[in-house]
Amino acid sequence: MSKVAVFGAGSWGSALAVLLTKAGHQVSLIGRKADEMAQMNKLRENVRYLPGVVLPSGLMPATDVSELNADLVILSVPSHNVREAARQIKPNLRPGGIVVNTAKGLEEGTHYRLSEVLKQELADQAIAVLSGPSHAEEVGRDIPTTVVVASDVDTAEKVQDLMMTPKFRVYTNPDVIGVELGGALKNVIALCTGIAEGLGFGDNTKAALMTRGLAEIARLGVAMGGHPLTFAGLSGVGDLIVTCTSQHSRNRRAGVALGQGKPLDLVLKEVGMVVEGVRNTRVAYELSQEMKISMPITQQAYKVLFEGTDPKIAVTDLMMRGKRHELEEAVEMSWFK
Ligand SMILES: NC(=O)C1=CN([C@@H]2O[C@H](COP(=O)(O)OP(=O)(O)OC[C@H]3O[C@@H](n4cnc5c(N)ncnc54)[C@H](O)[C@@H]3O)[C@@H](O)[C@H]2O)C=CC1
Ligand SMILES: O=C(CO)COP(=O)(O)O
Repeated sequence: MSKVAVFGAGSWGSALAVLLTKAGHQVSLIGRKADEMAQMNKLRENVRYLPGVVLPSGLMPATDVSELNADLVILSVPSHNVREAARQIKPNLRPGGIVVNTAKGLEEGTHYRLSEVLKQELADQAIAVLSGPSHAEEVGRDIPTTVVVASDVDTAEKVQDLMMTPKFRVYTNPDVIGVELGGALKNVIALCTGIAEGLGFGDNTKAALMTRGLAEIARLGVAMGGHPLTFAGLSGVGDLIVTCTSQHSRNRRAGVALGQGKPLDLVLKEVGMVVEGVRNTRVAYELSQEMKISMPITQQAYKVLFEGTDPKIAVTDLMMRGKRHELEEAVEMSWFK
């Protein structure tokens, strides 16, 4: 049995705390609001973020940061809170410990990957990244799930050993860049598939966005140093499929409401949990401009979200782009290497 601390008591942190408790570890789920954590302890349920999932008796809801002195620390806050959270947890971490980031995004303004942010803030910790197709609502209910953990081989294998269960299969991958970018950029495409659904389009449109979305995710990802084949793995196409199609996806749901014509601020309020795709669109768009990478879907998402472009016009613009060769383009970006 190891001591594990999960920092961030939203839907993903809660589901991972449930999973790790069932895996036989001593788990503290650390949230910032004392009243919410006390209620969670009393009801044995995270009513707001993970309703209907029983918190097993060994799981300890807490606010006490001394619980962060653990063998493994899982960081489960939205990407825009990762730097602040790293600063909060730093004084209580065990020297030489492992911190696993589970947020899927990039830092706004700096464009850093989140593992880069964590390395800057927590220099004496081994940093790993957990990603892949894994909705909290299903992990919390023991639905078979596969994920990938990216880090140096030793750290990734330690995390794999600690997290793997018969219901939660963990792969390792040394390509931290590819794994992180797949996880962050699929949120943009999930928003777009939601928008298409909200506009009343069908499965053909969704498949088009997913396939061409993956091409542009991989294009940016490879240019930033990711391995092309990582984008064909769990954190690439795997997470893209689940986020673009699942009833649970907040990004997809937000997209549907946008496609139906609701304003962004209302949509975000209605979803009530983090919709990473909004911030991720801005960062991905800025990166594509800076690095001169063609990302037409991301560009249209940016226009819809931040420049008031009508989503119908955005779709027409995508359909009317210049002609392309599918295979030549794929070979050019080393997809098949
Ligand atoms: N929900 C899911 O199924 C999955 C979510 N993720 C990723 O995990 C990250 C977190 O997502 P969710 O848990 O779903 O978000 P959420 O919106 O359900 O919860 C976020 C939680 O973080 C807490 N938080 C924010 N800043 C904090 C801070 N400085 N200190 C302590 N707590 C803080 C909030 O109070 C809230 O409880 C996102 O990047 C998301 O993309 C990844 C895989 C699955
Ligand atoms: O990353 C996720 C599933 O793998 C969660 O996606 P959403 O944030 O869209 O719910």
